[in-house]
Amino acid sequence: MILLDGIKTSQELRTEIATEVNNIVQNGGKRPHLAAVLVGNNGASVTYVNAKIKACEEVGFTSTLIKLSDTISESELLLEVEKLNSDPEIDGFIVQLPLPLQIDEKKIILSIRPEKDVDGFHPENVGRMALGMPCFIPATPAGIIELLDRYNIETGGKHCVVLGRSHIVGQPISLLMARNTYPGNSTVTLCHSHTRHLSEIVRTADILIAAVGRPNFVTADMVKEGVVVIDVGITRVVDKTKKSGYRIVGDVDFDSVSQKAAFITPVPGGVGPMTIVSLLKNTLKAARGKKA
Ligand SMILES: Nc1nc(=O)c2c([nH]1)NC[C@@H]1CN(c3ccc(C(=O)N[C@@H](CCC(=O)O)C(=O)O)cc3)C=[N+]21
Repeated sequence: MILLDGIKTSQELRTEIATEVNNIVQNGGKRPHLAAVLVGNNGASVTYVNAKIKACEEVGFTSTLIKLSDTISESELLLEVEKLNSDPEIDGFIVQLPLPLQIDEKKIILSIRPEKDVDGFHPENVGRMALGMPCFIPATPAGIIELLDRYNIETGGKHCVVLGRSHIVGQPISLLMARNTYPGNSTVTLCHSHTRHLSEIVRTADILIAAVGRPNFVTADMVKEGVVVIDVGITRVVDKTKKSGYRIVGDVDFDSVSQKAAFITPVPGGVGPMTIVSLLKNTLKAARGKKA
C-alpha cells in the first residue's frame, strides 16, 4: 500500500508557486491577492479559512480576511461581494460556505465575478468546466486530479466510482475523471443516497472517490484488492483524548481498507491540504489572467 501524501505533495506545489511569485515580483509585477469572506464563526469554517490565509502568506501572496457577523443580511453580503468584484487590487476571492440560513447561497455565488471566482462555483465556471473550456476548477476536485497526476496513477479505461453528488466534489470530480485527458478517461459511476446495490458497485471500482460526509462509511468488505482510494470526508467527531476535543474522520475506514488498497489518502493529510494548494493555484491563475 502506498500512502497518497497530501502534505508532502502540497508542500512541493507550494514551493513551485512560491518560485513563480518570486519571478513575478522580480519582474516588477504585483503579488497575487486572495480575499476570503468568513460569515459567522463556525469552528470548521474558521479553521479552513485560517489555513487558507496562512498558505497565502507562505507562498508570498497578499491576503485579506473579511470577517462578518452571522446576523448579516443578504443585501449587506451582496454589497461586500460587489466591493471585492470592483476592487482592482483583489485578484480572486472566496465566500466560505456554508452561509447562515437567512442568506441564499446561490444568489451570493451568482454575484461573484466569474474572473475572480477562484472557488469555481459560479455557473459560468461550472458550465465552462463541463464543456472543457478555460475555467477555474473547484479546489477539492482539482486537488484530487493533481494528486493522481503526481503519483502517476493510471486512470484511462479504469472504473472510477464516486460516492456523493455534491456540487463542490462529487459532481465535478465525476466530470473530470471522465474527461478526455490524463488524469481522466475513466468510466465513471456516480453513486448517491438513492443508489441500489451500492456495495456491489463499489466492489468493482478500480478508483474509489468517497465524498459523502459519513465517517467510516466505506469498509474493507466493500472494496476489491488493489483499489485506489481517495477519501474526501472530513467529519469532526468528539474525542476527549484530544486537546481540541475532536478528531477528524474520513468517509473510509482507513485501518481495514488500507490493507486491500494499492494507494490510499489519509485523513487528515490527504485531500485537505491539496484543496488549499489548489485554491492558491487558481488565485495565481486569476492574477495572471488579468494581465492578458
Ligand atoms: N467557499 C468555500 N470554498 C471551499 O473550498 C470550502 C468551503 N467553502 N467550505 C468548506 C469546504 C471544506 N474545505 C476544506 C479545506 C481544507 C481542509 C483541510 O486542510 N483539512 C485538513 C485538516 C484540517 C483540520 O484540522 O480540520 C486535512 O484534511 O488534513 C479541509 C476542508 C474547503 N471548503
